[in-house]
Amino acid sequence: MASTVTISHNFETAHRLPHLPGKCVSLHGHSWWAEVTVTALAADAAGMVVEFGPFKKMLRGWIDDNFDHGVLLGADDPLVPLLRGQDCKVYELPVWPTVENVAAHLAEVGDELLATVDHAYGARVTRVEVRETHVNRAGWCA
Ligand SMILES: Nc1nc2c(c(=O)[nH]1)N=C([C@H](O)[C@H](O)COP(=O)(O)OP(=O)(O)OP(=O)(O)O)CN2
Repeated sequence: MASTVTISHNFETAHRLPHLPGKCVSLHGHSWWAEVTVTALAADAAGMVVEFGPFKKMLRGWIDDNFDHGVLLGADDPLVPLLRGQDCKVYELPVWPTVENVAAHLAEVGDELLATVDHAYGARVTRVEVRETHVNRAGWCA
């Protein structure tokens, strides 16, 4: 038995997959949607896996600061320095920014944020689902 809490957020972000021959080589934008699930073996004495408000504020803040209205690129992408030179907001992933890799990255970020929140003792991110369109979604699970 375990208890879960799920927080959702949207972000408007461009990306490209230069390693994938075809249309995804072009820089293109999506209206992304992320759902992050946190699990604990049991709710704490306050009855919570993690308090919604503070965790939601942190997670949404991180997504807005790093992804929203920005460009998500792989670290080897030659567009990184070019776009930064044009004052574009660029977030560099160590891997190509597929939906799967964005989900896995948000799992790491979520765990780092959880470490700083009250009422999250023993809670971990166990599932992240990310949609780049209404019909394309990918997930990460522990
Ligand atoms: N497993 C994955 N496959 C693909 C990813 C991905 O992240 N993981 N990404 C892409 C492209 O980024 C592209 O944006 C989506 O491609 P696709 O669905 O083929 O294109 P459309 O959205 O135009 O498709 P519709 O026919 O309009 O639904 C490719 N594959």
